[in-house]
This record gives sequence, C-alpha cells and structure tokens, in this order.
Amino acid sequence: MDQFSYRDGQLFAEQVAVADIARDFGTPAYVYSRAAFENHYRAYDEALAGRPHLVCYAVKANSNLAVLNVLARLGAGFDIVSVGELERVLRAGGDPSRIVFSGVGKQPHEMRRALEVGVRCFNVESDAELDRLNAVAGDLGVKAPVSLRVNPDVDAGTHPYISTGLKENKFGIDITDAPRVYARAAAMPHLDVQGVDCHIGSQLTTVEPFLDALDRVLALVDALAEDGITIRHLDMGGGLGVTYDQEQPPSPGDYIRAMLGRIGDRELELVLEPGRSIAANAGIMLTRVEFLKCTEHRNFAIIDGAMNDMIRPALYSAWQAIIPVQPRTDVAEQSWDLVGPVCETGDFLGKDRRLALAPGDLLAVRSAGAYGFVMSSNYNSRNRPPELMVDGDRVYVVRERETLEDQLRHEHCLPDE
Ligand SMILES: Cc1ncc(COP(=O)(O)O)c(C=O)c1O
Ligand SMILES: N[C@@H](CCCC[NH3+])C(=O)O
Repeated sequence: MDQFSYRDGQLFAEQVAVADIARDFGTPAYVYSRAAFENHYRAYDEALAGRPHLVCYAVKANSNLAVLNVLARLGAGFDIVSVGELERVLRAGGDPSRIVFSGVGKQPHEMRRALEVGVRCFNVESDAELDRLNAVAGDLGVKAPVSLRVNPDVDAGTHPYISTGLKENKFGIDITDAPRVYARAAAMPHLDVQGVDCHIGSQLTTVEPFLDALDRVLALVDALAEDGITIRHLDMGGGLGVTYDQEQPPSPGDYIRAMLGRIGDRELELVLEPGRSIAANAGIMLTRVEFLKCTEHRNFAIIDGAMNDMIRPALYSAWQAIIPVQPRTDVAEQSWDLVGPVCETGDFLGKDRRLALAPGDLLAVRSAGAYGFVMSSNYNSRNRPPELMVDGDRVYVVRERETLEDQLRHEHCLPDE
C-alpha cells in the first residue's frame, strides 16, 4: 500500500496532509513514512520465514538514526561500509551480531572497532584486505569471521555507474580466482571463513541477472566443498529495483522465491542487503515553486530544492516522479523544467514535466527515501534540508534543518599576522 497518496484533493503522508508538513517545517524537506519502511522490510523477512536468513538493510541508502531504529526494532540486520555507519547502527539500537561489513577500502581502525563490537561478518574484497584483516584480528587475539565478495562477471543491465558485478568494476574478487583466495583465507590463523558474498549492482528490474550470478556462486560453493571449505552462508547483496517510473521490478517475495528455487536443499543461510527497495518509496522530498520563468525555448519552474539536496537526477540523469501536493485546475498544464537555485546547468530535479503550476505551489519528488539525503551536500553553502518521519498522524523531526552556524562551525580563518 502506498503511504503517499491523494485524499480530498491533496497529498497525504500516512494520516498527515503534506501541505501541513510544509507549513510547519518549511521546504525543502525530506518526509519519510515509518509504515512504508516497516512494510518494505517485512516483505523480505516474511518471504524468508521458516528458513535461516538475515535481512541486512544497506545503511548507505538512508542512514538516518530514526530509520535505523525503526528497522532495528523489527530485528533487522544491517549492511555497513564504514565505521561511521557502524556507530550509527549501534546508536540506533542495532544488534552488532547482525551486521555485515562490506566495502573495498576498510581501514585498520574500522576493522578493529568492528571486531571489538562483534560484527557478524566481514565481506572481504581482495587479497590485500585479507592480509590486513588477519593482522588486525591477530593483534586483538581474535578470529575474524569472513566472507569473500566474489565478482561473478554478470551484466546487471543497469546504469553503468551503479553496476558492480562486471570484471572491469573495482568490486569483489574475480570468481575464477576465488578458490585460490579461499584457500589462502582458510590457512590464515586469525580468519574464520564463513560465507560467500556478491552484489552485482543496483536498481535491477528483472531476476535473471541475480539468477545468473547465483548459479555461478553456487557452482563455487560446491567446488569449495570438494576442497574441504564449507560455506555456511550465502550473501546475495542488495540491488532489487523499485518503480520510479514505469519499471516493474519483481516483488521481494518473487525475487526470493526464484533464488530459493536455485539454492535447493543446500544448507545455506541466505543473507540479503537491500537498500533502495526498502527506503526509496518510503520517502518524498518536498519543495516549493519560487518563480516561473518562461523563455522562447523552455519553461523553467525555479524551485527551492536543488542538486545539493538531491543529486540523483544530475548525477545519473535519474528520473523521479514529481507531483503536485495540491493539484490545481485553474491554470493549464504545461511542460516544465524543475530547476534549483544552484549555479550549475545540471541543477535540475526533473525536465519536461507536464504540470499545472503557479508560484508558491508545493511539489513532492517521489522515491526520495533512498540515496536522497545521504548524498546531499552544502554546495553553494546551502543548508541541508530537515528529515521528518511521519508515523500515523504524527510528524517527528528526525534531523533538523541545518543552520549556517552548523556549516561554519568547523572552519577557521588564518590568524592575524
Ligand atoms: C555491497 C552492497 N550491498 C548492498 C547495496 C544496496 O544496494 P541497493 O540499494 O541497490 O539494494 C549496495 C549498493 O549498491 C552495495 O554496494
Ligand atoms: N547512489 C546510487 C546507487 C548506488 C548504490 C550503492 N552501491 C543511486 O542513487 O542510485
């Protein structure tokens, strides 16, 4: 069920009129739905009920403490890529034994902290990282639980910037080289080989690339068993896409059932790292029209949200739906480019959108819960927007709007001569 829908001619977030949120908290602003986060997480957890599994929400998609806390309360695991994400999960009440640590460039201090708190597993991406982890674990006198992230060389059929499972990508260990690296890992005194991991890309809208990758990974698991290396868990990463426009990705249930069919009766715990499919459609970004500027060539609606607030359109030419909060019928629909105040031609949130607009109108950029606020910046010295979470008929400020003082706090002029 969509938690952002029209009622009585205006957009609601759960039980709250979005226009009231704009009145009370200003724009631009990110608005999340607690129920949407919960429903999206449960779709994974329920499809895996009855067999060993761990759904590790990919923190990078939206790392707000309230989001992590809502998911932690449901018993979620977490996929992290930095010690910063680790500390966020811990502060939000996440269970360290349900955390997997991914990422190509883990620092020794990050490994140490993760070992101290007892994360579930490190997803290791290179020989050199194995050596580093073995040394750090040795210093602490512990054994580090390890999975190798393999690169299965499959085409995820997604945007090149968010495809990660091809040979030419920086991620993972070439699957053909994996048996050698597993043998090395198994011989290291401070490592405990537990699993295999792969993540082939993001915003995948069909199951075939996942199944191609899975077939290759299962062949590896079977070959390792013959070499005496037992793999206990299989982490298939994240990557399931969402509907931004007309895409029709499989539901988490269909995607999971397809994978379980291939896994068959192998005794493997299934670990998943969904980010976008839990967070994207649990949020909108609210923005207001400042000016309408029509030229001979284009119609620009200049809005108060910009590329610094949401960079996906500028970075990937990503398309996200932009809808009126209070649709109007007193002016004609026209084609508008929705552009922000930042001094870049690439500062747009949408182009050629058919909308009936007047200055002061509120717009909602949909599917903004993932890779939205987390990728925001202070470019042009703009304060980042607040994050608000709706829960039923209540709205909570889960991150305050930044102030100029927040931005300047860490900067210093040179001392006087
Ligand atoms: C290792 C890893 N796991 C999980 C994710 C989450 O992916 P998504 O948001 O597409 O589910 C990513 C990002 O693509 C990733 O790099
Ligand atoms: N940030 C990207 C996805 C990257 C996925 C992270 N591995 C997006 O907005 O689509």
